[in-house]
Amino acid sequence: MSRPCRSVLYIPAARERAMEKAQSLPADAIIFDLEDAVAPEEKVTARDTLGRALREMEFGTRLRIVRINGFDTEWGKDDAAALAKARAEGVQIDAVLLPKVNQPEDLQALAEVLPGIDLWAMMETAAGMLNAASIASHPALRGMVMGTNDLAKELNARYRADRLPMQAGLGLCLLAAKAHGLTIIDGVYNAFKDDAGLRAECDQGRDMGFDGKTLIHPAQLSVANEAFAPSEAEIDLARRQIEAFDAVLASGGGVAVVDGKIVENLHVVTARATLAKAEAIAAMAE
Ligand SMILES: CC(C)(COP(=O)(O)OP(=O)(O)OC[C@H]1O[C@@H](n2cnc3c(N)ncnc32)[C@H](O)[C@@H]1OP(=O)(O)O)[C@@H](O)C(=O)NCCC(=O)NCCSC(=O)C[C@H](O)C(=O)O
Ligand SMILES: [Mg+2]
Repeated sequence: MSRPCRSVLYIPAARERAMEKAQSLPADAIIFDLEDAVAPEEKVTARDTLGRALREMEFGTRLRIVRINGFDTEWGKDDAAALAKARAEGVQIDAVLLPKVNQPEDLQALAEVLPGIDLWAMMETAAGMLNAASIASHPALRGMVMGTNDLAKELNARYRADRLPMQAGLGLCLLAAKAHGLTIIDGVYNAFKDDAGLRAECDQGRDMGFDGKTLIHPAQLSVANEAFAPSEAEIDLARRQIEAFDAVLASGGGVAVVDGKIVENLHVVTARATLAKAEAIAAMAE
């Protein structure tokens, strides 16, 4: 099972204080952002500030992902070169996130500058949605992140609580990610003081199969961590399904019934994954 990624917090790389704070925040992963959260006039100093933070700060088990600027901007190639240099010095960078990926060739261009590193792709353009399957098949790709703000902008879509305009894109990327065994993280919820709205959107994302949610503020962490973790009821059900199925198998049968619903081998696979995820989350908290 891939590591839990319930909460993936963006931190603008220009904000040293926010990066310091992240060392003790309960985020499963951090995206150190050199792209949209950094103003053009701050791009170069933000790259240096991030370099110092990655060298000097301690982020524990949190996955360290760096979002660089696109290669079609004046900063992208220098961002990638700075990361290549840091890695050569032994600095831990778990993945590089490329924005606005339209096609697998965009990832290939980055892979050639940073060979051997895990790549993640921002899925946030109409072309990216249509090419999701071929993007997902890039051999260095490990994760996809939905960029629902850019996607809404490109589609000229309205923001709606049910995210109806987003469903086609979310679904295409989910299918592509799952077909290739990638982690896939849902987009941000912009109203960072609205916990109830965030919870509803997390629940929708979890129902669809997303592994976690990208977040923009520390106050959103606990909501996402809870929504994307197996609940007590799910853990209890998983245990009972496994127990009932084992008993049926021992008596020569192949289908158990729990709470009035059938349990077959495929449900047991899901039940075991639920327990494994709960254990992985517990281990990270130790
Ligand atoms: C939204 C914010 C601008 C709010 O910032 P601020 O006014 O400073 O918030 P607070 O005063 O409430 O902050 C309280 C403390 O928390 C720290 N803090 C704030 N944000 C973060 C963070 N993201 N990570 C870590 N720590 C954070 C503050 O430093 C305060 O700490 P202390 O000093 O101890 O009191 C701000 O939250 C922010 O900038 N958020 C990130 C915005 C961002 O990254 N945007 C880009 C990603 S979204 C996107 O691009 C998605 C995608 O591409 C798409 O297209 O959809
Ligand atoms: Mg974006």
